[in-house]
Amino acid sequence: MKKTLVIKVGGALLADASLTSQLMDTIATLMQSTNVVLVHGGGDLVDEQLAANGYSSDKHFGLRISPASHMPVVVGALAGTANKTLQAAATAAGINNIAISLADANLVNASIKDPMLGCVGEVTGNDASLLEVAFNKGWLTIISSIAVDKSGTLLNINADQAASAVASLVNGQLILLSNVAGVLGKNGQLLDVLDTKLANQLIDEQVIKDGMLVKVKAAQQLAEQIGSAVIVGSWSEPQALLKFVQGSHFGTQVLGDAKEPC
Ligand SMILES: Nc1ncnc2c1ncn2[C@@H]1O[C@H](COP(=O)(O)OP(=O)(O)O)[C@@H](O)[C@H]1O
Ligand SMILES: CC(=O)N[C@@H](CCC(=O)OP(=O)(O)O)C(=O)O
Repeated sequence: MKKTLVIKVGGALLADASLTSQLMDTIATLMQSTNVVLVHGGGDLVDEQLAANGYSSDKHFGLRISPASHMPVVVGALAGTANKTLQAAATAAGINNIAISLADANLVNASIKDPMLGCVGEVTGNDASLLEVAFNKGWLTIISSIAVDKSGTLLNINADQAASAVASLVNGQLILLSNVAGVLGKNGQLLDVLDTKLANQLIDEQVIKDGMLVKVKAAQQLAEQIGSAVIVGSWSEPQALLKFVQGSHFGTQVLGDAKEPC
């Protein structure tokens, strides 16, 4: 059976057409031997488009507070511009694809996380059927982090949390690509491995914060659940992913809690 990779890209990548194109060429090569799902954010684009519409937004521990009045802009940026820009790049790289959101095909169950954050949700994997069709067809599925809850409310989901739920659904290897080489320690050094003890310490010391705090927590939760490491690495050299699947070290391996044998 083919291995499945769930690759998540952060928003800043989208501003760089050349890197996006290199990423898609790399994904095309990966798809010769593995199933691939691409989950994306677009935080920078959301910032830009909210500002262009006269809104300012705040984050609470890395999560964007999203009042209902902001949602048309947030949905447009993530499920619209970001999603379709990546779809265009995939198509240009010769990749057959579908570009959807978390709201499609019962992929996830979504609910409001904390009313104080507005229309921000949390998701758990639900139905992988559409992804399985895509794997069988050899399609890349590109997923934006907009979900809909049971009452039909559009929700803004942090894209690292979205990617973790999707990876759990398809039992895939999760790779979170960002604008840093991986998780950085106190002196700015790249950490090859981040276990729970070190993560807790660096979170307490606020060395891991903001967007990386959400990323590390989403990675830990999945690593814990599937019993293997989640990778946090850079999108600056997408070709490094080809070496990674052949066994080379890449970025930071985030581990879950080691279970005590019973
Ligand atoms: N310990 C850390 N190591 C690396 N980056 C960190 C750390 N703590 C905070 N950060 C910040 O987290 C950012 C990555 O998170 P985020 O901006 O949400 O990325 P993305 O849009 O790719 O999801 C980095 O650019 C950096 O500013
Ligand atoms: C609730 C929440 O924080 N949603 C994120 C969704 C996009 C995202 O996560 O984008 P990056 O991966 O580029 O950071 C936001 O509005 O920015």
